Amino acid sequence: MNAPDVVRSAYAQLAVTDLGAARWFWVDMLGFYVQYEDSGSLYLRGTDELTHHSLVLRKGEIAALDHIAYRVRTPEDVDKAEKFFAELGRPVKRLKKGEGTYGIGDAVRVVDPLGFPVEFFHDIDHAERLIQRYDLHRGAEIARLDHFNICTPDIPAAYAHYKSLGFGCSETIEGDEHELYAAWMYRKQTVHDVAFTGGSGPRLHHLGLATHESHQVLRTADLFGAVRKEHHIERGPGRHGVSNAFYVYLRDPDGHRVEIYTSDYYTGDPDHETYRWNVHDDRRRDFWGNAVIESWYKEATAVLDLDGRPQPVSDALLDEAAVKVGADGLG
Ligand SMILES: O=C1C=CC(S(=O)(=O)O)=CC1(O)O
Ligand SMILES: [Ca+2]
Ligand SMILES: [Fe+2]
Repeated sequence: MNAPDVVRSAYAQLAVTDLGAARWFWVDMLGFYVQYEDSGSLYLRGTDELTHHSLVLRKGEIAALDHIAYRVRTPEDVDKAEKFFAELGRPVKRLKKGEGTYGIGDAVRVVDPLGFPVEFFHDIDHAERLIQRYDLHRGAEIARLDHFNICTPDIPAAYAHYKSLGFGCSETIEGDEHELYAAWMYRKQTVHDVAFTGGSGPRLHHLGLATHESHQVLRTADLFGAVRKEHHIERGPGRHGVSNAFYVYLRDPDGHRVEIYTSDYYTGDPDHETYRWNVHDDRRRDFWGNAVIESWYKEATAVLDLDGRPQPVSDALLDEAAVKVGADGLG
């Protein structure tokens, strides 16, 4: 089938139960720039982002993922996306400018074969350049949205779906018989736009936000410690095996997980080869062999359908946490 030409992971829309608390976390602490706000929503972007937003926080009854969104190369690719998912028999909803998310033009929203609410758009309002407005760089100095990480019970099915959308695969975690535990897949020329964590799903595992340097990852942890909010730090700082990125994971007031992530690598050559980790290699998730805290494997955010109802989840086919690896048995 004729897949749309996806350029990159572009924005996520999260439902938060307390917009003021979310503003403290995502704006005051992480340093996102408020491009636009109304009584029920915040439209945020990082310092390097030249388009309207990469994160929308809207007031909601429950903490959930409203949708993730990929930018496509041309307006015609929005039509292609609609056709691609309609031919798969998936729910699709076309949204003209003004009918969907503020700042976004013509778009199509679908529930993909993995059960995730996904938008494909081309037109988005441009925004003034902040790259060298150092006077506005604050907190963790978030540069841009880098990736989505999604929980799904069938990693091979997730891999096949994103392969059919033209995504490359930079790295995997595999068992001794090459059973697939996790995969990192890309359209932009870095390690990933989307990654799959085995577990019940569809659920959102985390949003990955890029900073320019590792000192901003360390500063993020210091900022939360400084104001006695260290309980928001879930995992790290540390160095990943997969992606080689330096990282820290946080949970926002609603439990939405976010990763501050820097220094992965280029994947843009046409013959770029997948790097395969064995699930028994305890450097795979933390290169220094530090254990992965159980909540990181087990907890994730509910996702909504196109009518805003929480999607039912199904259980993992493969449970990496059950594989006895690393000092604490969790890898
Ligand atoms: O972005 C990522 C890169 C690497 C890892 S892992 O913990 O090294 O598997 C997790 C992650 O998907 O969040
Ligand atoms: Ca902690
Ligand atoms: Fe990540």
